[in-house]
Amino acid sequence: MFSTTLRAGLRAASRSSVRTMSTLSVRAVPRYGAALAAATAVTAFGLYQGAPLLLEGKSLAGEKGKASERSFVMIKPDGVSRQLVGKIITRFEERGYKLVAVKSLTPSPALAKEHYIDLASRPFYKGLVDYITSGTPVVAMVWEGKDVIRQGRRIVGATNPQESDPGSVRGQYAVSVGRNLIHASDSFDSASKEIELWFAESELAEYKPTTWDWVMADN
Ligand SMILES: Nc1ncnc2c1ncn2[C@@H]1O[C@H](COP(=O)(O)OP(=O)(O)OP(=O)(O)O)[C@@H](O)[C@H]1O
Repeated sequence: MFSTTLRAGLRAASRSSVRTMSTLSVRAVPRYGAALAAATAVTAFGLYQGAPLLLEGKSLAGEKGKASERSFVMIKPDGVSRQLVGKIITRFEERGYKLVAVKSLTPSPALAKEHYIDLASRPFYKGLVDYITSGTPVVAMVWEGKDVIRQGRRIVGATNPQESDPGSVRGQYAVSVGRNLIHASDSFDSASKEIELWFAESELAEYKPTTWDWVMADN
């Protein structure tokens, strides 16, 4: 299971291979610093059960159902190698979502294994981890906006590209389930865990795009 200390350790393990395109947070002091410290202390006593951190009703995935909702999206090595990064980012940007973090890295085996831990018993698990850690980098991102978790999955398309909507990323660019280009969180709990696994809170930028109010308004 994901624990706070494990997540920090896995991020550190991959840090040496992180490239220089990370966004930088403008916050000098983490908003949840004290609470995170408390959560870490709880972990030390073995009381943390692996549930996403919910601080003041929020997690690193923002607020479910609100404009602050966040999803973890990763362009896999085939997407990078096929030079589809720009096209994929454009889809999220043009929909109106906000890029709050982005970095290119080759994940460590430990990070890849933890990310796909729910699939550990599946026959393709080892091949999946080997592929994600092969050396061609991934592009890890956090996107923010209303319903971004569910809409992100729609933009990405069904797991098997042969079943994906033709207008989705996988449906337009992929044909094989083992090379389906991209990952996106499939639930709020997954988004909370994955964002914390791949990013430090200090890497998540806070800003307001000029189009934000026009895109996110309800009236
Ligand atoms: N039968 C399979 N053979 C090979 N690889 C597979 C197979 N099923 C899934 N995978 C790989 O494992 C990944 C994770 O599978 P999962 O069932 O979680 O689907 P997903 O949530 O759509 O994918 P992802 O987690 O990458 O977004 C898939 O995206 C794919 O790369």
